[in-house]
Amino acid sequence: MSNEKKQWDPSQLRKYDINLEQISRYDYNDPRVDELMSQNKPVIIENSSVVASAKKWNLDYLEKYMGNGDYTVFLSRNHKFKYYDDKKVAKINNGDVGKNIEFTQPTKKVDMKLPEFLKRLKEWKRGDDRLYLQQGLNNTVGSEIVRDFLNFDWNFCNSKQAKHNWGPLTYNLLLIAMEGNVTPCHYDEQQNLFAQIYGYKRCILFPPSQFECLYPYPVYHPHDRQSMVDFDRPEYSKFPKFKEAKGYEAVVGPGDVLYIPIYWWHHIESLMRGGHTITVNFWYKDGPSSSISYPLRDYQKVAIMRNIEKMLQDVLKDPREVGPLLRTMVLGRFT
Ligand SMILES: O=C(O)C(=O)C[C@H](CCCc1ccccc1)C(=O)O
Ligand SMILES: [Zn+2]
Repeated sequence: MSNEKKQWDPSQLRKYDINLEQISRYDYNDPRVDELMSQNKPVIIENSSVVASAKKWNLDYLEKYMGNGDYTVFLSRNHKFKYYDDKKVAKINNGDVGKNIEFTQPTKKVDMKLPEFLKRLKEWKRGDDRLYLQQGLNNTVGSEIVRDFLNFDWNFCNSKQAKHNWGPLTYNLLLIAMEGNVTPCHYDEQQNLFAQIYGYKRCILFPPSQFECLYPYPVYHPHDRQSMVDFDRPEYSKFPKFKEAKGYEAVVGPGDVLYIPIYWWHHIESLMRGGHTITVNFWYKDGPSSSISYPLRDYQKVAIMRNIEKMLQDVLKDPREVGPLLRTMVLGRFT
């Protein structure tokens, strides 16, 4: 029994009816970390110094040193912050994808100065919009934050990038969430070192092979890459295979780095009654796949399905014709 005080309690986790297994945790120099990463499997990397220079980051420090730039903040009427692609919203609004498709944005995206964000966080009360700051770290931040950023353990990150043949680093997203905020289940087309800095987040991951259980929105949809299943109220009649989903979960705290492999589904929640959370992620493009080897990996099949959907959408224009055409092509012929 570890003698340090328990940092969180299971009652702070939202209850879902999902079969879950724990994600392994290893010290940063344990060889099993690279073993799992090379198999594109998730792992929690403990005691690394990836974001050790940000250990001192708290809201006061950030307010003092984050500079006077505008930050992207999402507002939500509920605890869920479902991501949507602005470009795809525009395509729907200018009728590019058929006539009567309308989309209502589930969250509002606003620009906010950090002091205003922190003020609204502190004064938040039930019934108010929830807030979630999600901002790529850039050169508008103050020099102290730049120094902390430059003092991230880039040797560690670069060594993982090289060893696992990842492409270039594209983004470091700074995430400041309210307690209880949820980013619903989705996948990204990037490798991800998810570095937890302050507070605790519960992460539920599913492998790309569970595509059939998680029912992603069509690729043309603004919620492309997100699951259509509402984990709070799953509609099993519409999404029967969700019952068969088998996930992997972990609660990450300060200093933990979760490797979220490319194309792996992930649902992320800031623990209820756990205070605000601060995370910095490291998104890397996938590396140049040297040569196609068989059998194809599950994530490669997801990429193939995405390409087929895009092509059909381009030629058919109306998304309502894609389903019928695919059914005509498959039913009775490829079953
Ligand atoms: O690091 C990741 O990949 C996460 O999903 C972290 C997640 C917020 C990400 C929001 C988002 C989702 C899709 C596209 C762009 C931005 C969280 O921690 O709440
Ligand atoms: Zn993500």
